[in-house]
Amino acid sequence: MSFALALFGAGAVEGSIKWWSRGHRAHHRWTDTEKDPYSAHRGVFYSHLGWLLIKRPGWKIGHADVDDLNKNPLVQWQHKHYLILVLLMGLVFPTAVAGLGWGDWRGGYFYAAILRLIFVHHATFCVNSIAHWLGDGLQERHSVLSTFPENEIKKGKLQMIEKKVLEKKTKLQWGTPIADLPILSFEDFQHACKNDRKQWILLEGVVYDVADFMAEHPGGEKYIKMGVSKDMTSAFNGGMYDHSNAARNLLSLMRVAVVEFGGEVEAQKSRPSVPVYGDHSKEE
Ligand code: HEM
Repeated sequence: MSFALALFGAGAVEGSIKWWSRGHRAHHRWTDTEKDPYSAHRGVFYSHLGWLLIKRPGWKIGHADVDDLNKNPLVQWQHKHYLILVLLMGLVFPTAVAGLGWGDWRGGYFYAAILRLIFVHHATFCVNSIAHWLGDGLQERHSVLSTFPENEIKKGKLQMIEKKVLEKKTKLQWGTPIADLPILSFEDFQHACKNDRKQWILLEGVVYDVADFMAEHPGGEKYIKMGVSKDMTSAFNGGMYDHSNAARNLLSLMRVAVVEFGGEVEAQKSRPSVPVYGDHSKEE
């Protein structure tokens, strides 16, 4: 009897302080700071469900706004005197209830303080584990309340992955974006190669400077050399050799310009006066 009483008394006092501040925190944040129609219901629902089951709104993963806690005098007082409160409420108070109440100091200390602490902490961690384990299944059943958070949780996770990918992407070189390249006519391109000794190749409407790459070309230097000043689109895409994605990635670092009307043939087609190689339509 003495054990049960002490257990209940000490547990209730300690627990209610924590519960009040956590419940208040969850309720306050969900109703006041989230501007959506379900917030009031969810706020009450979750504040009652408690901090142990749901730590924070699903769509705010990674962000904990503790402004309200910083302004709450009771929470601040608790925070400031945390250690002494833990010792007082966790050990001294339960021991004193049993000791002063019916002279059972040892019983109070071992059962109401130590054993209770072990039990409460194990139960708390166990609830956390069970909540995580059951979380998904339970959510499916709470259709209105959980469909939205479930979707938002997935979005949040995806955004975290996106963020990491983006971080990695920015550390790599991707070459000048095509939209930022200067536009040349096909004649400008050829002129630059013949008169300015540029070692440029035209592929799919984009001009690539292959000067530094020639010697490293896995297919041999001579193939690239013979492509200078020419539109090598079909050779690159299977006419001579069907290049891999890796080859295309290499290309992006060599971009220097784009050619008006796309490529050699298209450029000539756009000006009918220039004969198009292989166009026999006027021969009949
Ligand atoms: C700047 C443009 C080019 C780049 C960046 C490039 C890059 C590469 C790369 C990385 C390979 C290794 C295989 C692969 O990853 O696909 C390769 C192979 C090859 N390339 Fe190119 N290439 C270019 C232009 C050309 C052109 C214009 C020709 C032909 C005229 C050509 C002919 C070949 C051939 C025949 C191979 C096969 C080599 C072998 O497996 O023995 N390449 N190229």
